[in-house]
Amino acid sequence: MPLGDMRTPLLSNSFDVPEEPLPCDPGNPTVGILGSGDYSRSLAVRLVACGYRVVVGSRNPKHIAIGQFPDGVQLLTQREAMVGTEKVVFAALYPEHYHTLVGLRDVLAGKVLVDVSNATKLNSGEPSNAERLAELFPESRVVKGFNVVSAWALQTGAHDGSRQVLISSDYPEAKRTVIQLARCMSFLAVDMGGLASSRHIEDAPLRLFPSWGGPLMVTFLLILFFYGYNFLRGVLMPYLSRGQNNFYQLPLETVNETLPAVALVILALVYLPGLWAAALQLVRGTKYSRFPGWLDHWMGRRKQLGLLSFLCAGLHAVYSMCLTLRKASQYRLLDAAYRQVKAGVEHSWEETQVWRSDLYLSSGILGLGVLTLLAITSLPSVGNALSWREFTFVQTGKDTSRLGESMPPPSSDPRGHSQWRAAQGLEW
Ligand SMILES: NC(=O)C1=CN([C@@H]2O[C@H](COP(=O)(O)OP(=O)(O)OC[C@H]3O[C@@H](n4cnc5c(N)ncnc54)[C@H](OP(=O)(O)O)[C@@H]3O)[C@@H](O)[C@H]2O)C=CC1
Ligand SMILES: [Fe+3]
Repeated sequence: MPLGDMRTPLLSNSFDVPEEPLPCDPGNPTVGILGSGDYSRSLAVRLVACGYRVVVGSRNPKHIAIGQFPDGVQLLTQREAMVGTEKVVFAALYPEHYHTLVGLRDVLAGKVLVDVSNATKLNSGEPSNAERLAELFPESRVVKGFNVVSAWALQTGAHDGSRQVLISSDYPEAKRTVIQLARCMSFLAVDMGGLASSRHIEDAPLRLFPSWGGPLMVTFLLILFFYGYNFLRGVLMPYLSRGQNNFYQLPLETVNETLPAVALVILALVYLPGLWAAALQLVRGTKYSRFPGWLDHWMGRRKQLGLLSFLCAGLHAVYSMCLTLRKASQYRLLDAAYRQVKAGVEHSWEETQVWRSDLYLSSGILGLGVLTLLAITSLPSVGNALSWREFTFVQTGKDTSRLGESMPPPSSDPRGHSQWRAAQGLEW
């Protein structure tokens, strides 16, 4: 993924896919599926809906309940089904059962064998399921794909959830066939290269927010630091020096003082790497040299940092609005009113204070508004709806076309992109 670039697709080499599925040829070849479980059923439903004829190969075809598969799907023994399949076969069973299929080598020879299985362990370092399947069937053309799509998403026709399927194979022609099939099924096929990348593809569904770990850790440490500082300054020190009991402030006021500080520091962390990158380019006298890895990594986390800053700022706004609802505020107001009555002051209006608080609140609300705009446009689904010129204008305030600047280079090198973006501006 081009680091630091939220508008480029999640993965490289994505094929352009029209919104509507391509009209599938009614004379499509028959697709075979080995296994009659959940995934097999969902695949069959989707393939039939897309105009394909489907044969399912089961160990016990007679035991498959009526109505489990859509009308028109043939339920046969594994061998019969493979004989009836012209080109593409999905292996919809668990990898530990692949060895039971070796008897079908002769009928699978020359066919495209699609491995849809998932890994059970992340970064195991062992050969992928697809690589093991390719070893078992050297005469078949093994393609990895569809494992990132759940059986449920397959059945609902990719209208909900992710539409991306990652596909890899050492056989370009076989890969093209499966990519075309995925397109007919309304999925966004992404060519991930050779079968070696199937390890990465199998790991993909196991990853939990891979790009959020660093930004979340930074936010957590900042919260810890500022909360500790505010606790020392506003609660512990007054207690130790004057015996003043401010411990009631811990759940609300101290948190509310912590949040804006964290939000501002994180926001600075969003823009800082862009400045450093620009400075580095100036020092080097060229924008075509590579950034150090850590800077590239940091630039690639700007969106996450920006969204976390927005979260803290939003929470600060909500906390601030709730401050007056507290019992503590009500008691303080009553005390102030009582003191005022005792002092005989009728009118306590202080023009400077009134202006100060109104201006303060107004800037806070406007700041939050701008941050909201940045956060919303940084979301890929929203950003993709904007033209490049609109996106850059919202994020940087610069009109790129007026300045004679161009679109990002169509570079397959992720670093090339972040280089370019650093030179263009300071967006998330
Ligand atoms: N379910 C999901 O959402 C997803 C599943 N996948 C992958 O799809 C594959 C199938 O998953 P799923 O359909 O959910 O699993 P199921 O357990 O529902 O189905 C597995 C099928 O494998 C067949 N099979 C063939 N040989 C054997 C054997 N020796 N022992 C046991 N079963 C055998 C069986 O069909 P029969 O009895 O007819 O031979 C069985 O129905 C897995 O590799 C999984 O990782 C990937 C993404 C999502
Ligand atoms: Fe504030």
